[in-house]
Amino acid sequence: MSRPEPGTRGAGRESAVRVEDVAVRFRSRRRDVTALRDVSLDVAMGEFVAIVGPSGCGKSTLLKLVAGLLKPSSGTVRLRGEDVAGPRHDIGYVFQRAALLEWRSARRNILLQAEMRRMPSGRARERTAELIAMTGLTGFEDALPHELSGGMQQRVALCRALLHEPPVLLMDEPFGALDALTREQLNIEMNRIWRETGTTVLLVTHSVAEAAYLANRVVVMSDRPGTVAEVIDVGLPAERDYAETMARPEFARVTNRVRTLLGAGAAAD
Ligand SMILES: Nc1ncnc2c1ncn2[C@@H]1O[C@H](COP(=O)(O)OP(=O)(O)OP(=O)(O)O)[C@@H](O)[C@H]1O
Repeated sequence: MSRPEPGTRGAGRESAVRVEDVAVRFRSRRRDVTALRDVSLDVAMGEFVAIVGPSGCGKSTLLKLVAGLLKPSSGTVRLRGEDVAGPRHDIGYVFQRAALLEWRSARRNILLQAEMRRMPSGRARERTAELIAMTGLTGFEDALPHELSGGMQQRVALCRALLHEPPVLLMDEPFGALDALTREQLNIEMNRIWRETGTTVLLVTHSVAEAAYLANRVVVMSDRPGTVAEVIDVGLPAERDYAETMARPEFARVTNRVRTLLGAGAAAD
């Protein structure tokens, strides 16, 4: 089946996520923090958007708004055309730490998602098998988390987040704790998984190269209170060979621009 190029489907650009004029203020007795101000962002269905910015500029806060785990102090957040009024079930969330249950096998950690959502067990098992194959975990279905490498644990977390086929996947520094080679491998796999599932992805990362390799657009945020400094179109085809992409002038243009915006030395790589 031919699928439209991810991130380019539909001339009308059906919106997956729309954030308008959002501000988030955290107030406590000890201090008030404005985490985000004047943030607007429109993400199309099937698009891959990476978010980069200095530590503490509100990247995780932005993902939590989209997930409905946090309410904006002002402004609106819409997911697939609906106002986000509480925790949303039509998203997947992957964090820096895989947070797997130590006593459950890889397969049963993935199936946890199905149990929480009361998915029909036949469909859940079928989908788990597909995801295990897609992420290269075949042969490790029955392994416990401590028997898996960090990269494998993160693959399990990714399968768990994708089990219910969420139209929107939120990823908060998912590869930040991995060694450079494993991270590269997972970046390559992530590009393929995004193309195969057609899901919309919002990825928070400190890696400029990861952002430019994976995304259709890179959102660069300014220091706190975080706002959108610039949105950069990556302008590369969806299918990306790793080494070839790194050597392309478009890749250098994007990474140089991000680094300039973040300031010398601000980026991890
Ligand atoms: N629940 C909270 N209560 C009070 N302040 C908070 C809360 N959550 C976040 N903050 C503050 O909001 C700001 C933005 O935090 P956030 O975690 O979104 O930043 P970030 O860009 O994801 O940071 P990093 O890159 O270091 O992970 C920070 O100053 C943080 O201390």
